[in-house]
Amino acid sequence: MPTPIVIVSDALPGDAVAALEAVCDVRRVDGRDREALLAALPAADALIVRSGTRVDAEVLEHATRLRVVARAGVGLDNVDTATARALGVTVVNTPDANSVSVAELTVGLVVASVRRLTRAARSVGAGEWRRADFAGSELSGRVLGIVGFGRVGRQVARRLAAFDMRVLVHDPYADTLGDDVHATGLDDLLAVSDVVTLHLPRTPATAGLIGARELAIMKPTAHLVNTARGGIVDEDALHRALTTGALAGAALDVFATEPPGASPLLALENVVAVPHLGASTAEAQSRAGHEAVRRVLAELAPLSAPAPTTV
Ligand SMILES: NC(=O)C1=CN([C@@H]2O[C@H](COP(=O)(O)OP(=O)(O)OC[C@H]3O[C@@H](n4cnc5c(N)ncnc54)[C@H](O)[C@@H]3O)[C@@H](O)[C@H]2O)C=CC1
Ligand SMILES: O=C(O)CCC(=O)C(=O)O
Repeated sequence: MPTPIVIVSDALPGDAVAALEAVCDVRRVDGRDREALLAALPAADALIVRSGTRVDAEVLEHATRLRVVARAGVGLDNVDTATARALGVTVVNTPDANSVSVAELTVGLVVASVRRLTRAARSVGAGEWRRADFAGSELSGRVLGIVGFGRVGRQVARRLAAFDMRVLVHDPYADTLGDDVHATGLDDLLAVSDVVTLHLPRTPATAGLIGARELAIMKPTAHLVNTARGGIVDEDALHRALTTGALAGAALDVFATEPPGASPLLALENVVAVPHLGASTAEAQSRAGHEAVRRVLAELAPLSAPAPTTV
């Protein structure tokens, strides 16, 4: 029986890859090197990616033996799930692996934005001591608006409620909310929140959800945090809001294009930008890597199972 071939095209923890190597022929390819990826795919029974590999129709059509694409992580916006379905390729992800890490980063970004931490740190690093220039505001007693109340949104709510923030939520699909969390429409949430944080997927329906109109509704003293996906926020409109005093600050883990190149947002004093670090903890990567491997092996099991005996 042939050993299944698994392409790993983004970084996975070594012990998760070792577990896979024990039973599969594992081939590492850089998912950003399109040519190498396309060349490797015809032999593949499975493909494991994070967010660095774009699994579009061309990729799927090259992978004529492919049974499963595993996304070690949550967002499936880099996988053409409709084409996969049409070609009979199963797509799996690891929905619970990194929620806590993303929520913890979100709390860090909220604090960094309202307390101007990155600007203050840069200033001290440059030998300055400008205490009066970096006054911020407390979170206690302020309103937190969470857009998208799934796994990450709920973890963020628990953590920032402990800062004594009042929590509002907008999620048209969430059935249960919990105590001390109040549901509201998007415009109402934007109008009253001191911090708005996004925790919804990027889909055709949510692309550009936070545009010029929505930013204009927000308080000029408010901060916007995005650890969900670039493209949910209109970056040109955000730049305008931040440079005209319509919005106090923004903290961004994700960008419409990654890396964001020379995005003018990066040069703004009132922007805290980090390079898509939400899931970049040892714990989240280990959970996501092992869960992705477990799910791939479950999908490939029929390939390596002994042939049924006939009587
Ligand atoms: N920065 C990072 O490294 C990471 C980012 N993410 C992003 O965070 C997103 C959320 O992750 P999870 O909470 O695990 O997903 P989830 O699926 O548990 O929750 C998403 C929530 O968004 C809601 N939603 C969908 N459309 C909406 C809309 N138009 N308005 C308001 N709410 C809407 C859904 O009802 C759901 O409750 C992921 O889709 C992914 O893009 C996830 C993990 C790591
Ligand atoms: O896997 C990654 O590279 C980032 C994590 C992420 O964005 C996700 O899990 O949706």
